Amino acid sequence: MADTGAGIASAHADESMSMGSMTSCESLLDADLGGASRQPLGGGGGAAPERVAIVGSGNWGSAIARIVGRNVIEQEGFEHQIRQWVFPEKVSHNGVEACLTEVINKEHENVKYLPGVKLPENLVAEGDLALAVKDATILIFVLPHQFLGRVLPTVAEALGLTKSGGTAGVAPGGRRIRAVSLIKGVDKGPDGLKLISDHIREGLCGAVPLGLADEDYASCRAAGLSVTADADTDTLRLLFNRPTFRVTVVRNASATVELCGALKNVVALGAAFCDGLGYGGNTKAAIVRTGLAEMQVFAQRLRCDASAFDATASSRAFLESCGIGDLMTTCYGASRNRKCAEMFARESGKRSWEQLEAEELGGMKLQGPSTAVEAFGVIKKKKCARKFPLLTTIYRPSLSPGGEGAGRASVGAGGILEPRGFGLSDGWSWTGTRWSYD
Ligand SMILES: NC(=O)C1=CN([C@@H]2O[C@H](COP(=O)(O)OP(=O)(O)OC[C@H]3O[C@@H](n4cnc5c(N)ncnc54)[C@H](O)[C@@H]3O)[C@@H](O)[C@H]2O)C=CC1
Ligand SMILES: O=C(CO)COP(=O)(O)O
Repeated sequence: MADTGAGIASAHADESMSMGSMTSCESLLDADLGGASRQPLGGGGGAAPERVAIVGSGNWGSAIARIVGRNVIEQEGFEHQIRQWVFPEKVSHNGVEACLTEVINKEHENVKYLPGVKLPENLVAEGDLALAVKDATILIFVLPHQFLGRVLPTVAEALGLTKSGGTAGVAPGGRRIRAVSLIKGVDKGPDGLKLISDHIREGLCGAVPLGLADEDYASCRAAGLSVTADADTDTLRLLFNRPTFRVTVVRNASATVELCGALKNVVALGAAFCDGLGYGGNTKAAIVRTGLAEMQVFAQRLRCDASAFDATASSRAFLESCGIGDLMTTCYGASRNRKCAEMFARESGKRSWEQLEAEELGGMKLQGPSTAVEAFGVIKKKKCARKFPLLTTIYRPSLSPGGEGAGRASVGAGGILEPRGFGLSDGWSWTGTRWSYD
């Protein structure tokens, strides 16, 4: 990971920086929360304090632990100790092999995923997932999306959330459980696509909806977290707001925010192919703007809950950190997807994505390639590849089974940079408030 990791660590360490860049992150709250979910957090009115558990401890997981760990102490309504589930693994620390969980608890630093940044001492790393989430009332999910399915059953069981009987999201004893997702990605579903938030909601038997915080960039000195919320925004602000990290609310666009976070990683692959192939800024800009447009079409047309679509809210989300902000930072910044995709193109696909991830990221994970495959699965199922020329041409030469070998070498010529790849042709047009298709 060396380069990317070190950059991320050192940059994020300085949280006292001014709020220069409100770029690159977003979050969202579910739009359909019931009144009960909108109640402010514990603390006021003698309610029991909320207990926060963080599920995940990579680069972003560590950065958010630092933010949340400080806030639970400074704000009312939270237990001061927070627990973080750390995937059990050994690390080399000061020349000695040690368990990462123990190193974090001793040094208050995640020496593997966010080295050089001190974590608050009220954060307790826990290698046992069930123990980490036990008695929690607020869960923050922040792990690579491919691992989510494996952890949810354990979390649900540890909290006593059962599939039958009881009230959705309420654990035995009446404890209300809520969740925030900082995960970027999409999953397969019966209709082609499943949002990660739906995955969590189902896995926890209806528990979820505190919100869906679709992230920030761990490398930002200052960043914003824009929240599409119809719910308990007070809680999100208390948990995540810092002088250098702001929560912005965008109501009624939760799926859009989530899809932005997932799809921008795919667009970043295309932008990085440009870098790797030595193309100039104009070409890269064309890819970025086409990518943004295709993200909009995808969110508006291929999402699961099209009936509930709010065009105005969705449009606004694209102008927030979750939209253009995150897209820019990933296409131009210290993104892992950008870094690996640039190498992929420069080396004409000599190393597979798996190799690049293993050899270049020091244990951190790539989300873009798997999301490209998942997004293309939906595009194919809906038979609309011609409406997504960029997403399709990013997928085909670099990730499709037939695209391997010769296709990899043709990332530039005949691949992503072929002229037909640009522009939203094929009947899509912008009416001023939404995309329409003739
Ligand atoms: N790093 C960033 O700037 C941002 C990341 N995100 C998103 O947050 C999520 C988590 O990303 P990061 O914290 O950056 O993770 P990361 O990529 O830095 O680290 C990988 C994590 O996966 C864990 N892991 C490895 N094998 C595992 C397994 N079999 N089961 C469970 N966990 C395993 C590792 O221990 C490590 O904690 C992703 O969806 C990412 O897209 C969102 C915003 C910003
Ligand atoms: O989601 C992210 C930034 O918003 C992280 O991007 P990378 O995984 O490409 O580093």
